[in-house]
Amino acid sequence: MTPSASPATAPTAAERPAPSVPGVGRRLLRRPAAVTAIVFLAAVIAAVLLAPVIAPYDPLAQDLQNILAPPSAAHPLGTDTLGRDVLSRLLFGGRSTLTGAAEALVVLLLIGVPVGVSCGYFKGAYDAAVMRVVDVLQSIPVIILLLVVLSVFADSESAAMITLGLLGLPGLIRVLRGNTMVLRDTLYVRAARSTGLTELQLVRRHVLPRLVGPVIVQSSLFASSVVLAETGLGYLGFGVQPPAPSWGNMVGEAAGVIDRQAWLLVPSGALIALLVLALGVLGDGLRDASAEAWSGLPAARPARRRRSAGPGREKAGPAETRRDGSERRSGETSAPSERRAPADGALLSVRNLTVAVPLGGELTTVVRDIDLDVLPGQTVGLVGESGCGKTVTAMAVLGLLRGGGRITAGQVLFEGRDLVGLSGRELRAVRGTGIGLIAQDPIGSLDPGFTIGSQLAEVVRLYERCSRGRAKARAVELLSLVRIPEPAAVAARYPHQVSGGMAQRVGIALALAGSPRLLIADEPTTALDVTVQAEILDLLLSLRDEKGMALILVTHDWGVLADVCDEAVVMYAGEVVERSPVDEVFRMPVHPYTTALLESNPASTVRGSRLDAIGGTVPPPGAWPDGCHFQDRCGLVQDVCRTSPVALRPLPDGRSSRCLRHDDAARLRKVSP
Ligand SMILES: Nc1ncnc2c1ncn2[C@@H]1O[C@H](COP(=O)(O)OP(=O)(O)OP(=O)(O)O)[C@@H](O)[C@H]1O
Repeated sequence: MTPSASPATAPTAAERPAPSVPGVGRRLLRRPAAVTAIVFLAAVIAAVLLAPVIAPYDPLAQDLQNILAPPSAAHPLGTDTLGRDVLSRLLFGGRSTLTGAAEALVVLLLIGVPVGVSCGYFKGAYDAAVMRVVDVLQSIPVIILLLVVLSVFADSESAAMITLGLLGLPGLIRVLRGNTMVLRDTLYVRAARSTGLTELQLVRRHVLPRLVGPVIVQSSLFASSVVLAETGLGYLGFGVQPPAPSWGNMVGEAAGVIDRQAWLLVPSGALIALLVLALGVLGDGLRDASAEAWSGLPAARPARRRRSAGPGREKAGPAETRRDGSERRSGETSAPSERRAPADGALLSVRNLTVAVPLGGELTTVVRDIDLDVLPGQTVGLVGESGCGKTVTAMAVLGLLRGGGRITAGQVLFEGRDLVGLSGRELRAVRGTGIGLIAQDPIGSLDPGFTIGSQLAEVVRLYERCSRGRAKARAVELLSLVRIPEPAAVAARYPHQVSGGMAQRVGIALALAGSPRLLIADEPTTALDVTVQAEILDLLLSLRDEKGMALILVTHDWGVLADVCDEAVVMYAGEVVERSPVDEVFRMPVHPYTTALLESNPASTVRGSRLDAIGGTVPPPGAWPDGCHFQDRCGLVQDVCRTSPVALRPLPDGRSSRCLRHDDAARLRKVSP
């Protein structure tokens, strides 16, 4: 008699998503067992509701001349110990059982859904506190608590059912919490967050619909355990008291006369068994139908795995406050960087930006002392090997750091206003309209449960506060702006029904919906083939020119950088090591890392010759050496590079370098530019 359904049986939302995915209902109806269960449940509920109309007798009317009669034409299911019609008592008795199950379900869903979802979504101290309460709730013996409640509330069936609903909470909360944790980190939720949606809107629109499947499965399993619990209580003589009928007290009465009339146990016992079976079959069918519907769609892609920093991690120590109000960690070997004023007329000026993420329980610096400027209409490329901090830098600008990351020092000046320290509300007002984001994985960034048009219209309504009709029309306009043929037809499609290139155009349309002045594109073409890459870059450039936007492009690809960008910002192990106009970088790099990176560029290697890979690997955050981060892989290293941090210094020609021998860096080149 346990009211909680096991979490182990629940589907994971990221794997078996929502009934909003098209075809779940259709697929359910293709399963004969599920259809039989639905028909049976519907018939039982209808019969119980219509009991006053269809019951052949008054359920309390006695006929002492005709007790314990077997089935007959007058009494299709026989009579009981007082000659009452068993069929009529079953029909009326079902009312208390079904009402009880409904009461318990309402309590379960009203409390379980918001609590489970909020725990998984917001995590932290709130989640920890709730989970301790859930642990306590789960440890309470159900039957003992029920007996206490029934004795305190004078056999009140409702009190018992509310208690059952509360005791069922641990199962539902754990399932929804786990699923929500997975969903909140999916790429499409992160992408939607970058458009400026509030957390509540994100939950309502992108999380809750995908939890409908697990909630229905949990509810059906819970309902069957409540039916069993309710009848068990009736059997023990609690809850609805005779002469009023309930399925439980009918079973109890039949058990008392089993030696005289065994048949009496069959109608109530079989009905309860069939009801529980039908609820179980329906739950299984729903789970399988949604899993099958989902298997026809691309699965939600898990968040990109970050390289672990490994042992010997540099820990950021307690913070001390700098004179400018920013914090400095004692574990940081901070370079004595010169504080440069924002560039004249810059749209974005990032100054001395430092970001730390909690690793192994302590804040660890993952990028530091970042300086970059973006002028209106300019395209700046962030380039560097994997793990150098390009994405963290881009996300820090938007205030969208993951995994508890936070800005521990520096400024992000957008149109002269420092975004660091703004409230969530103020930042949301900047996202989408001031700064837009194009994510790396085009299909994964779109919610698979909604059509492309509805996702675009939602974002349009966020910015324009217009009618649904106007938002839909604007969504189609945006699709044609990004040169999608037949935009109205594409608006009606789901993300899995379009190609990667088309999905990326949709991603660009989403980013353009708020007409941002700055667009951040995090490796927007990595997932696409070469010809589509070229088309997308072309599109980005022409939109930049048409709209006068500035662009920050995160890329690994020197070819893309050369074709598209005005300025290159080269990053290595969490730091900017060179900032130069793109032509200058190719002509004469001013950091040995830039030189090494150019040498290892396949496009610049002579056909048939060996590709010059950079020896060694990028040191992970926490394992950065004292002094220059590039020292162990550098062909120009000297003793001083190993002992003192090197600052990013402006050079006379306006470029910047974090190398003491910047004049020699170009000499390391073997391949001519
Ligand atoms: N939330 C996080 N938790 C732990 N480490 C993180 C987190 N975010 C970033 N990092 C670490 O910070 C470093 C920089 O990561 P980032 O994603 O910015 O690199 P990247 O240059 O964009 O690499 P890629 O080109 O592979 O995306 C990496 O070592 C990464 O492991």
